[in-house]
Amino acid sequence: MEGARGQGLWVAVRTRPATAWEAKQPCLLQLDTRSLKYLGPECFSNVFSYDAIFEQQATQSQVFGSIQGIVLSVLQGFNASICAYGQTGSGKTHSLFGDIGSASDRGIVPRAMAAVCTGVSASTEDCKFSLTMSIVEIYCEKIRDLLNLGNENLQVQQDKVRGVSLANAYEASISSEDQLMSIMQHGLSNRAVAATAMNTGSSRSHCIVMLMLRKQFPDGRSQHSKLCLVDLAGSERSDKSITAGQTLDEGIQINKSLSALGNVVNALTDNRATHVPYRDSKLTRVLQDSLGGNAKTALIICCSPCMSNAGETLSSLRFGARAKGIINLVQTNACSSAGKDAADLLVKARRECDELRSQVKKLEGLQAELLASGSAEDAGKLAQLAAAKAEDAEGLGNTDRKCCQQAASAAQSRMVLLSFSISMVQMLASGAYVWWRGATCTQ
Ligand SMILES: Nc1ncnc2c1ncn2[C@@H]1O[C@H](COP(=O)(O)OP(=O)(O)OP(=O)(O)O)[C@@H](O)[C@H]1O
Repeated sequence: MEGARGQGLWVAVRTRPATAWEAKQPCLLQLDTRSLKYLGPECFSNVFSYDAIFEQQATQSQVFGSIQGIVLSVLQGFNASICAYGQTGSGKTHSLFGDIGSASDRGIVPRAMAAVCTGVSASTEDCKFSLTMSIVEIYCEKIRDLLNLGNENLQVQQDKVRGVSLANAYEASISSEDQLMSIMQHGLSNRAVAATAMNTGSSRSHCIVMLMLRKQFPDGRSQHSKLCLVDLAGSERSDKSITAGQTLDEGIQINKSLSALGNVVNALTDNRATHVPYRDSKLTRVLQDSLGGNAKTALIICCSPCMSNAGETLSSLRFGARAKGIINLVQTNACSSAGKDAADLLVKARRECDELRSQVKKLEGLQAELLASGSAEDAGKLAQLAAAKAEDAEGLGNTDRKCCQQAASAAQSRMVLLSFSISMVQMLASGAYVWWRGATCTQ
């Protein structure tokens, strides 16, 4: 791979403050700047090293400061990923999102978004930037679009230009930081959350916020890069979380996908492994660029500092230590030609058009049913909805046409340039031939 550089995952540990009840217990971890000593049972080799350690009082700004470089590398055309891992209630959601509306308590995601927006507006590069955002959650092995709740089972796809992406995921265009924050808040409000004994606001899904950046250069080429921010659901023991029914099923699915993640990390760090089981879960498919792929990746291991969580903390510390051994082949994403880019856009717009058409069909069917059952008011509302969807479809059709026209005119100017260069080369060649003939005849 040209220009690819092996780079290990950047792994940090963050401990959350102890609750009043936990504070009465003996301390579980003895922290240093880049290593920690685990003081609990069941561990013979009890010192772990990481790239950074954040103690209980560490601020959100300090945590973000340490990964800002990775975040900003998307502006240079790299893919970047930040993941938070840890048992339920260990501070993953706090670290990633925090209090979004507060300047001091907001977490990595809002800070990263703001930093990218600022970087785009301050850039002096001769190119046009466009930013889009998707927010999805992996809930019970289905990828749900949190910006378009009708999309309940998104499929993972992979191509050379965009790497891993989600087919048909809604991509909101971003024109300002404020707009970005309100779209993000809207998406997150749709996330599956439930109260368990371990955490009153426990996330029941893996949440992935993706910021896609496209740079369009004056010569028609473009470059895509992506920032992927992942709040993993926490591993949990059903006896401790005291879950039953739906929350218990969710817990089982969460543990299943986390164990698939563990298997991928093990395979990537085992020299004898011949196969990496990315396909065993949706989570590992989505994280393929981030683990063993071409992204710059940071992993934040969140843990409880208390003895009552010793087993879970030890397991998280071991996961982080193992993940530190993963080497990604980091490189900037290739630039695509104007034609290829337009073709990709066209395929995407067509797919969205098909999706909207099928939604319109469904709504029309419902409208007919309601009309037949006599609920005229509801039918009227549905008719309005169907008309709005049809308008959307029409809008996408126009985008479709526009993309084609842009691609055609770009291709035309390239043709003109090419034929001009060919005639120049022909002229030079015939001039050279005449000169050579003259020279050989006089000899
Ligand atoms: N560093 C921290 N400083 C202050 N409060 C924190 C910190 N980390 C976590 N908390 C608090 O601890 C509680 C649990 O944290 P959080 O919801 O982030 O856990 P989680 O790991 O995301 O859990 P789950 O996997 O169940 O969603 C929350 O009330 C959160 O505000």
